[in-house]
Amino acid sequence: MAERLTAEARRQALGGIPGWTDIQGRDAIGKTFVFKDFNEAFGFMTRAALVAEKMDHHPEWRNVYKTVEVMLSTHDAGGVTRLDIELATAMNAIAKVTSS
Ligand SMILES: C[C@H](O)[C@H](O)[C@H]1CNC2=NC(N)=NC(=O)C2=N1
Repeated sequence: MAERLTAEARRQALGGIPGWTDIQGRDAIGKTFVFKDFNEAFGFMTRAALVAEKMDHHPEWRNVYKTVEVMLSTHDAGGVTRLDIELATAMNAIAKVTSS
């Protein structure tokens, strides 16, 4: 099972994935993606869902029109692990994020 990242490892990892931040009041990371329209937002969710299923690591997320709010944590570990960082990195790539 994946281990929770140390505060330092987590800070460093977040530095490499633009737009992702700590969630207040919960051991999780999050990001709000805003797309051009619903079609782009749902296309992102579809592609991300396939990656998540392959990883057996699934996002908590919410879509309203062109906005997708994502929260990632590893429930089994009770916090943020490398799996969350991997999925966050994949989501940025899918959304073609190059900077925040
Ligand atoms: C049994 C199954 O592998 C686990 O419940 C997986 C499924 N997807 C998961 N997704 C996330 N985000 N965290 C988990 O701890 C988790 N655990």
